[in-house]
Amino acid sequence: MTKAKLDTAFQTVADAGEKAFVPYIMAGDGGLSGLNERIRFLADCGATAIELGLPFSDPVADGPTIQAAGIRALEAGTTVQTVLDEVAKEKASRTVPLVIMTYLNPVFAYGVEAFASACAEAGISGLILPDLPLEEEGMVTEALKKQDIALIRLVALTSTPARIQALAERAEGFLYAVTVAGTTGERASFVDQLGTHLKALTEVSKAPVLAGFGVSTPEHVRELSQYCDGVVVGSKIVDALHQGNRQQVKDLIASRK
Ligand SMILES: O=P(O)(O)OC[C@@H](O)[C@@H](O)c1c[nH]c2ccccc12
Repeated sequence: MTKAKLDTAFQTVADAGEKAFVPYIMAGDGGLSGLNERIRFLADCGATAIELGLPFSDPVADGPTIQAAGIRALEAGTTVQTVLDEVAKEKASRTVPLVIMTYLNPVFAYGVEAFASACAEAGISGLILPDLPLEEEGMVTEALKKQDIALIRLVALTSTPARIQALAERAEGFLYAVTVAGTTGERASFVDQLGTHLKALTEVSKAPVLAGFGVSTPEHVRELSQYCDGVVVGSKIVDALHQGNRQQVKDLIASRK
């Protein structure tokens, strides 16, 4: 029921003729005790699934906003264990699927098998590891499969056609289409031809295609969603929650329809 929860959530959105919206938050930013409340808030706003970042000291793909949130979370004493324990508390009543995003190092430090089973215990449906290349994913696929957790793969703007094909065939949960060349963070605009690129991905992917990186306004959400199955929004959500601007979060998620 772990991975299936994610598939059902995307199917429900598609059946309603709507687009998916996956907000990213950094676990432990704003205090671990508030994490479940933030998850409930995002679910109430209409999030299709929630991407939960586990803070790591060397986050190579994170831009300034997410990095700062990670530092706040680490300074507050957030660890893999405390996050999974916290999230597990509301597992039974939670309807929105959760996806963990972190780097290889914390997973290895915890132990791949142990991490996968702790995620399953906590009710996690998927995992995003941006520093795990396709060629090396055998390190985790077995353990994730055993626990029925989806490995969510990323496609870069620079991925070759052969690589796109390989990623698309293996896609599970969703395929994360990175929309910029660079790190996470708000952007004013996107490259020309992004629509064509996203559309092509939806034609080959076995799972829904979500566009993420730089999506920061309702206009971006509507624009990019035309070409794929929905969007992931990180920095803008992290920033709005940090500022206590919940209305902005509501408006952003509402723009998915
Ligand atoms: O912050 P942005 O530009 O909205 O991008 C999403 C992003 O934050 C989230 O998905 C994410 C945070 N850290 C990452 C590292 C790699 C891939 C994705 C992520």
